[in-house]
Parts: sequence; structure tokens; C-alpha cells
Amino acid sequence: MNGPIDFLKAARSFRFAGVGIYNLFRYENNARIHLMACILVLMAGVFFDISSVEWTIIIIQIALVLAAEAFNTSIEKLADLVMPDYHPVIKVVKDTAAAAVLLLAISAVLVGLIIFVPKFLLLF
Ligand SMILES: Nc1ncnc2c1ncn2[C@@H]1O[C@H](COP(=O)(O)OP(=O)(O)OP(=O)(O)O)[C@@H](O)[C@H]1O
Repeated sequence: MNGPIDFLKAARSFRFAGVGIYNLFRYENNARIHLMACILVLMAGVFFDISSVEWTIIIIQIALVLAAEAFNTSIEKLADLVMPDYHPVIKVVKDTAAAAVLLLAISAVLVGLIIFVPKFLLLF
């Protein structure tokens, strides 16, 4: 790209991305479940007064899961448009995209357990 940086174009892109985030949490059931889980984790972080390193790890985990959910939804929508009928390749495409979400969700749960279980046990 030549010429000066187009900040107006960048602002428009931000707006479109915002619409994408809104649609994700407004219409996608799994994304809403993940969002709820993330909010609970953030509340637990405040309750247990976790350290800045722990906050950093938690925020990265949350971003990874939600971003994977967004990519997965995007792939699903594209697959539905390209192939509304059953197709074995679409099955692999959708299952593999869902696998990415699952892998990151498992990692987030494990990280959550490592950070919060010792703090939870100290309550007793
Ligand atoms: N066109 C298709 N061809 C082959 N398999 C499909 C097709 N559509 C869906 N599937 C199978 O059904 C599973 C669920 O697909 P679906 O698109 O309903 O996703 P989902 O996880 O239920 O998300 P959502 O409810 O948000 O659409 C896929 O992982 C895949 O195994």
C-alpha cells in the first residue's frame, strides 16, 4: 500500500470487528457459554486477589478461547454457505475447527485449576 496511513479506514475496520464481537455473543450459543465462564473466572480473580502474572495468564487464556470461538463460528458460517448439504469434507472442516476450540478450552480449564484450586483450598 502506498500513501499516508488511512486512519478513517482503520476506524471503520474496528467498527466492523465490533459488530463481529456483538454478533458472536448475541447469536452463538457456545460463545455465550464461554463468555459466561470467562466472566465467572474474572470474578474469581477479583475475589482471590490474584497476582498480575496470574491476571496476565488468565487474560491470555480467555482471549485464546474466545478468539478460537470466533474463528470456529466464522468457519462454520462459511462452510454452511459453501455447502448447505451434508458433505464429508465439510464434516472434517467443522469438526477440526471445533477441535481447536476444545483444545484451548481444556488448556484454559487446566490453567484455571492450577491458579484457583490452591487459593480455594486455603479458604478452609
Ligand atoms: N454440511 C455438513 N456436512 C457434514 N457434516 C456437517 C455439516 N454441517 C454440520 N455437520 C456436522 O455437525 C456438527 C455440528 O455442526 P454445526 O454447524 O451445527 O455446528 P454447532 O457446533 O452445532 O454450532 P452452531 O449451533 O453454532 O451452528 C459439525 O461439527 C459436523 O460434524
